[in-house]
Amino acid sequence: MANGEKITVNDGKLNVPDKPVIPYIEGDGIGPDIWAAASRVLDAAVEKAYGGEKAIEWKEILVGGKSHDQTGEWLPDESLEAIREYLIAIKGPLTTPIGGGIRSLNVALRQKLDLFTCLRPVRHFTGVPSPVKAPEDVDMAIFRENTEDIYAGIEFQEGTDDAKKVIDFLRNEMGTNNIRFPETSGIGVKPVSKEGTERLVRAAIQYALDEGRENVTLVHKGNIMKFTEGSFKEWGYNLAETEFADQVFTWRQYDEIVEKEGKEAANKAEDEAVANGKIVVKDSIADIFLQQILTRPKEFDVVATMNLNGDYISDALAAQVGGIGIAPGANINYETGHAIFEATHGTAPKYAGQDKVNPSSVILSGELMLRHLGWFEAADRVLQSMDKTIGSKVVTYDFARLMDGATEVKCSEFADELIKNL
Ligand SMILES: NC(=O)C1=CN([C@@H]2O[C@H](COP(=O)(O)OP(=O)(O)OC[C@H]3O[C@@H](n4cnc5c(N)ncnc54)[C@H](OP(=O)(O)O)[C@@H]3O)[C@@H](O)[C@H]2O)C=CC1
Ligand SMILES: O=C(O)CCC(=O)C(=O)O
Ligand SMILES: [Mg+2]
Repeated sequence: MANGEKITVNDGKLNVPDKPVIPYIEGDGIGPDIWAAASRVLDAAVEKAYGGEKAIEWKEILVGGKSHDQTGEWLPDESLEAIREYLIAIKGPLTTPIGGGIRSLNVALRQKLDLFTCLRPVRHFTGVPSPVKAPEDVDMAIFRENTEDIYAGIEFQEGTDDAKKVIDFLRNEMGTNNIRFPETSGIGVKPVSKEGTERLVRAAIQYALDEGRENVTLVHKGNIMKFTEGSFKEWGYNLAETEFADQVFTWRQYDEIVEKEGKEAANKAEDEAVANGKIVVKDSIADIFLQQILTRPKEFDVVATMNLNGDYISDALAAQVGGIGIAPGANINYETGHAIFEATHGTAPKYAGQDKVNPSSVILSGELMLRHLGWFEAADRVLQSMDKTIGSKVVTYDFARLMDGATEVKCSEFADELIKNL
């Protein structure tokens, strides 16, 4: 930590010193393997881009299994404080037991630091094997709400006094008469707020404007969950039409024109808006959306959605461009500047310690981080090297099993090859 300095934020703009201190969490399961590979590639890219003028001072912070072994705590306050202090961090995956045990540490980090956006860009790298015919048509950025929805963790286990109390309240005081098996139900609560929706949709539209994208799709299941997912859609449209009035055209406006002046007038208004560089804000119900990202992915650029939909959509879209081994992400609070970069996948326990899996997701999360810091030359080098390495068919097991003529290498060897090609 000898020369490192803190990244700071002023009016939402990051000030990044040449030697920023960046906390990292190694992660559980495959975490140590992929982090070792990724940090070497990121360091080499920075060195190559800036010839030693810039460098990252990595600072390890403990969360998860390693933390529990060493400190007895899963998520020490000290680690949270370090991220608060240094603003930007990167992490490997952390294990969450199913059923009982600790709740997700990944979700806890996002909630405690109020990292309200989970940004997951999904694009195809030439040569990456895919189950679809035209994976290159997929180029989307998912904005997944990260702090509410059923991830708030408000759940009451079947058979407990708490569950009984909530069920009695719903039946006796709220007039709910459609809990099919009241004696044996667990109960979950799904909070979705106006503020939470607005800040997420605002970030998604701003991203579309900044990145020159053509549309933002609000994905919801509002036909069934009217006052959570349905409200998400309405609040999203309201925000688009008020805060971005001159920059967007919405499908709700389209429908209003159809009602008053007919379809031809509405089509003309949309064509004019697009010709004038306006972004189209539309919506899609989650089930048909999952079909359309397969059948006509070209129609979707930026996707704004709630937490659970975003979780499912992330893995589904990752599959279309080669799988979860190459799916990066970032958890960001655009207001405070705090961000944690992380892969979309989990700890893949069956591969832990085998130096086998694909480190690309965490490397590309690092690439996103470099771009976020404004270190574009280093970020570009990572992307170019990824293209070149995969193009030469030197890949880890996950791609090798789907590619003809591939050379299968270990996780660490893939990193060596990337460094050679930087
Ligand atoms: N943000 C986070 O930290 C996340 C944590 N988790 C947690 O991770 C744990 C395991 O979850 P699980 O549902 O098994 O999902 P995982 O994402 O950990 O693994 C599922 C499968 O995805 C493939 N995979 C995952 N990572 C890679 C990689 N780097 N390279 C190549 N293939 C990969 C493997 O497929 P194959 O077997 O076909 O080779 C693996 O068996 C759970 O505790 C879960 O809660 C889950 C998601 C995110
Ligand atoms: O926290 C977990 O265990 C799962 C998280 C997850 O699936 C995700 O972030 O996409
Ligand atoms: Mg997930």
